[in-house]
Amino acid sequence: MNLFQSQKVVLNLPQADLVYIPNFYNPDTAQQLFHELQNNIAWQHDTITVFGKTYPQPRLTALYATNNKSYSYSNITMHPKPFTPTLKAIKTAVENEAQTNFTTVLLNLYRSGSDSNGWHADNEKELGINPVIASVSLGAPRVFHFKHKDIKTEKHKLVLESGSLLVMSGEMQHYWLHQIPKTKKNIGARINLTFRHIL
Ligand SMILES: O=C(O)CCC(=O)C(=O)O
Ligand SMILES: [Fe+2]
Repeated sequence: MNLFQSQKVVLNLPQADLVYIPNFYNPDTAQQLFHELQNNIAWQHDTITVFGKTYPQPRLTALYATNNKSYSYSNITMHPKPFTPTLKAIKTAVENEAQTNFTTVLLNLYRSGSDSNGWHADNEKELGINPVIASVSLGAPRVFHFKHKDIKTEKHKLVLESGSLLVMSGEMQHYWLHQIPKTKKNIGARINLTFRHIL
């Protein structure tokens, strides 16, 4: 194993704890997981309502959980399916690394560079105060933007590579916003899994 590649990057930011592990999965495993999830997850295409207007969401999503608690954001309420063996294996690996337990995974499928995820914080009340959110990326690398809500100079980006794990914790969801912008680059699909604890 290449030790350098599997090194953790700890980002020191005001009011946020961010850890990035580029090689959480090796490239072969990441590709295998990507294909398995692309083919076997119950992907849905929801409509969101923003300021009274409805739009198709610019990506596909799915929700799986160990309980039956639904998750609501942007006027969408998602009802979970039970964890599959593959999702459970990923959850256990992520829990060991993040040293916390998760109940739920929200999956995003960005079909191409025109799919995206707009500026938001994962601050729904069912996540509790200072949630730990662990995010696995598979497939095409995408840029992750994050910016502080009040400190205008705190604006950063990070390329989330296939097989990587990003752990957001501390006060990040209160003080920061994040997004996956569209890109004009001709890139393939990406799957993201965000593990959460729903109270
Ligand atoms: O796709 C990503 O890396 C981010 C996903 C995200 O922020 C979310 O689902 O809340
Ligand atoms: Fe998010």
